Amino acid sequence: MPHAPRDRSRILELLDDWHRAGWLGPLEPVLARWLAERDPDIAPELLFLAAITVHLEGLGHTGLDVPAFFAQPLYYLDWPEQAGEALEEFLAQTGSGPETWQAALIRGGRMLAQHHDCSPPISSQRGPETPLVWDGRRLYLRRHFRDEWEIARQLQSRASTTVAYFSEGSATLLTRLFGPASSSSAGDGQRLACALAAERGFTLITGGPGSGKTYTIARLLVLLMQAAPRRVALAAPTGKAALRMDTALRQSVDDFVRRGDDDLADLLRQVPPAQTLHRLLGARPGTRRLRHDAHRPLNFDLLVVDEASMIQHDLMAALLRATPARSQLILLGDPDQLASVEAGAVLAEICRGRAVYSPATAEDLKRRWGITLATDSLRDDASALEEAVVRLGSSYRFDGPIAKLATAIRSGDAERVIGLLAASATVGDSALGWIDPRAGAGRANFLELAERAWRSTQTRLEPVPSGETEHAAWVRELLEAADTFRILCALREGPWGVAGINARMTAQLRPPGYSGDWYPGRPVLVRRNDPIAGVYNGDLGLVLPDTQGRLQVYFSRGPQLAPLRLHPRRLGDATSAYALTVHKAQGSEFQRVLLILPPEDSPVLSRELLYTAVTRARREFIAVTPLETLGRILGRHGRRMSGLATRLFPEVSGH
Ligand SMILES: Nc1ncnc2c1ncn2[C@@H]1O[C@H](COP(=O)(O)OP(=O)(O)OP(=O)(O)O)[C@@H](O)[C@H]1O
Repeated sequence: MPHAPRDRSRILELLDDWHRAGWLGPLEPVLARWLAERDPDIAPELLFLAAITVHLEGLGHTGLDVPAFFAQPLYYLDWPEQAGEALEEFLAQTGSGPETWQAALIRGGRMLAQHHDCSPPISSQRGPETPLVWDGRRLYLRRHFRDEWEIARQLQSRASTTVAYFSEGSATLLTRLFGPASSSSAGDGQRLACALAAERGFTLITGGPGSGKTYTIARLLVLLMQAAPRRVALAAPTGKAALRMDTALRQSVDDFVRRGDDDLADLLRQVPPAQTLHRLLGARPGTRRLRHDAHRPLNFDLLVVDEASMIQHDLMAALLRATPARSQLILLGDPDQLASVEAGAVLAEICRGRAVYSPATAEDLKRRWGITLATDSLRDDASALEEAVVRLGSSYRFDGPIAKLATAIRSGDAERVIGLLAASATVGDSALGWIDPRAGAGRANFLELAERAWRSTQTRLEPVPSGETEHAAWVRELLEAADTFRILCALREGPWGVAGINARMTAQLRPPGYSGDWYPGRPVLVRRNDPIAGVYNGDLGLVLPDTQGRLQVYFSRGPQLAPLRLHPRRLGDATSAYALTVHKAQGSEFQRVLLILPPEDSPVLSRELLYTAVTRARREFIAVTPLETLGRILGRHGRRMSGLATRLFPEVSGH
């Protein structure tokens, strides 16, 4: 153990030790050594801080907030007890408070650039680019700083840009879509979202599941398409989310037709199907490069992206770079859901502004759209970006026990969450269930339950229809059935993780006469982007025989298109998908969900994970977990360090 952080070689040794113990990854000591080699005068403290910054990046943080981190390092690191003790011992031995670390950062050196507050992005500065950036409070890896700066600049400028498409008939059409504004109906938030988004360069519409985000977008699209024809693109981070968006929009077309509003249905029919964000941006297999960027921008007037909570920091920056300033960008999402696996929680950061409007905006909404805002939401200093975030409150799809559970999780109310689950076990409430995996037959029980549920989705595997039309209908039916149930796991590896559960399901459910991975009825998860084949990382397919009896993988492509069919060889490293991680299930919904949490604590167990898992279920949710761990899980939430909210909302103190 070093006696002072001044000792560079001791710091490097310590990082090696911590890597060997499994507390740090391989990159942390490698980066520290690389920095030390390139700058012989580098402050030893900086080597330590750089290693911690890389480590925290792996946990989703886009920068190291130095004061916040040193106030409670173990809260952010979530290390095992022994590692925590070693860290505390190290910090105690160095005898230095946060000031010492800050002093090393202020002193800087050849590896560290200083960019305080609003200084311009590094690429526009003279001189070589440093790998690290210090903004007076946070230490960043350069690319995260640049992306953060870009996201903040772009969102602020887009939110203040007016795209003038308002037509005289727009207010009348808004009334036709939502009824008169004075009725103070539940759709008032949706009406406001449409009015605010109609002319703004950037809008974010947030709300929980079933709050009507897609319903609102369908009506906004009608409003905009009626004012002027425009090129529209719809996208979502996963293929499944894109499909759900299409299905919800199709529902709005049907609603219009049912009401006799054929002209509105026709306008909405002109909107092309949603695609994955990676496809839209032109992802290339095997590289992180995208075809569209600031030099080869997308060519749309309006871009709507659903499930935006899943968009990580660098992808959001790439999306903004590739979207021309004259285009309208609308994001939809639920900030309470899990952020992406990769670093960043952009959607949650954009939602940290106040729900306030300027008196000028209020006056404009009243005059042109007939919408009256509550006076307590008016502030003279409301920023354009604060006004660009619309929150939809009530849920139209979701009520009953699952909704109650989701609300209790979102507010971190452990007592209520435990109460709802515990009551379900005794009352036998069919929408909620709970199994203690440690109790006697607990494990056998939930595995049996999972097997039974999967078998029931696969009852029609035989006989395989030989006629083309019957076969096509059979494929659709089985794809739909396979989507009714899913096992979700918090972990990837181990007996409680996706790998263990999938192995077990395969052993139980593979039909006799088959060996290996390819057999009828196997649900599969695509692991890489293959734009030529038309499948993307996260897509879910089902293995079924074609009319000739050859095994193929079928993928649903929504109500309008026939399912996609691919030969198994084409998919390469696809895995079984009886069980998915909660992360992979984001953007999908199932009638029934069985969530498996490990009995031991793990840093991945968080309030957001639980909320995301519960809100995947439409009819039935069963949790496999010891109830007493739920309090700890709910207490772990929303702690991704980033400077984005501060940059986005400088007028709001306390970020
Ligand atoms: N104002 C409204 N009046 C009547 N029905 C509505 C209204 N808003 C939404 N709905 C209905 O509520 C259901 C959920 O709406 P929608 O799919 O738009 O929610 P969402 O927020 O996009 O949900 P998710 O995040 O789960 O995709 C749909 O059936 C929709 O038709």
